[in-house]
Amino acid sequence: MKDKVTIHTLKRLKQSGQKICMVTAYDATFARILDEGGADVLLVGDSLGMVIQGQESTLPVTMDQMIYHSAAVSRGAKRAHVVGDMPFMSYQVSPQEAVRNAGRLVSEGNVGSVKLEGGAEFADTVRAIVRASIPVMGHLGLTPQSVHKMGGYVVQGRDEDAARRMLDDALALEAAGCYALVLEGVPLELARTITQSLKIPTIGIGAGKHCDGQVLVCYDLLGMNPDFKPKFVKRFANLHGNITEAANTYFAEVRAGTFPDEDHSFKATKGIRLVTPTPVVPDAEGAGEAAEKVGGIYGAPV
Ligand SMILES: Nc1nc(=O)c2c([nH]1)NC[C@@H]1CN(c3ccc(C(=O)N[C@@H](CCC(=O)O)C(=O)O)cc3)CN21
Ligand SMILES: CC(C)C(=O)C(=O)O
Ligand SMILES: [Mg+2]
Repeated sequence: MKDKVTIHTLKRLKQSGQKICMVTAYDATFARILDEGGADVLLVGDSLGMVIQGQESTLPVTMDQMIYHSAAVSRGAKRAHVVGDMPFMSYQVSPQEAVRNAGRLVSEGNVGSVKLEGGAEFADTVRAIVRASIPVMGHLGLTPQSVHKMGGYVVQGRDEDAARRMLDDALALEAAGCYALVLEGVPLELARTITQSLKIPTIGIGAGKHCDGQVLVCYDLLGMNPDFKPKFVKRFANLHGNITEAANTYFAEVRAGTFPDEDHSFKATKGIRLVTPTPVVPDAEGAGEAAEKVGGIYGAPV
């Protein structure tokens, strides 16, 4: 096993000008593949509400669901640092509740840190979680848990006032103890300014090339959903096409009776004589007994 990535590794990557590679994962199989593929950070995103559950937003996702997926991803990740998203309403009510829930993600989900959405208004919450020795990643810009406040998934910080506020939020989160910051749906000029103003690394999604790292939803970069193509998504594969083709071939072979062939079937022990049981017409209640009287499907050894 290669050395595990920690929050200190990520800070060093920023200092040495090397990009941080982050991607979402929701299960152990994807986690293992993406970890071995070189991910520095695996994010168990609350985007799972949309890509796993088929919900229209991330808002219905619960703590128990985040823990379930985090535990699976953590088992698959050998080298990558695993971050768990704090779901909607798990940290907004009070810093106390936030600490309790962040603690559950660590102790039950086995994540190395947690991520929460919001700016200076969550500085106290970040401080409280960090005080409990749980590292916190911030998340600014297009924050999907605020979809109703934003009026949709709209790029944030486009005008000067909003940009200044976001920079202040970024500085407040750094001062509160965040070890890194996701910038989502932010003009690249603003992302550059924030990145240059912080000692902690920024990780962009729809925030341009100047961030210290990048993150994408794994299903997006793998091209699994032909109906979801916002501007920031690049498809590095066409798994939708590959899966469709594989499934179609499988179904065609099943229908043609060419799968399974001998290579994909088991043989009984040599010398076994197989007999087709005499059919018994079972009455409604006696069905179980009748089946027993027929005996096994194997005859006596020859
Ligand atoms: N599969 C997936 N990928 C994501 O990146 C993602 C999720 N799900 N679910 C949670 C949020 C929702 N996200 C979204 C969803 C839609 C747009 C979108 O339609 N964006 C417009 C920008 C509109 C503007 O100019 O303001 C676009 O065309 O990119 C952006 C982010 C990002 N997150
Ligand atoms: C897109 C990333 C940053 C995220 O928060 C998620 O996947 O939930
Ligand atoms: Mg999220």
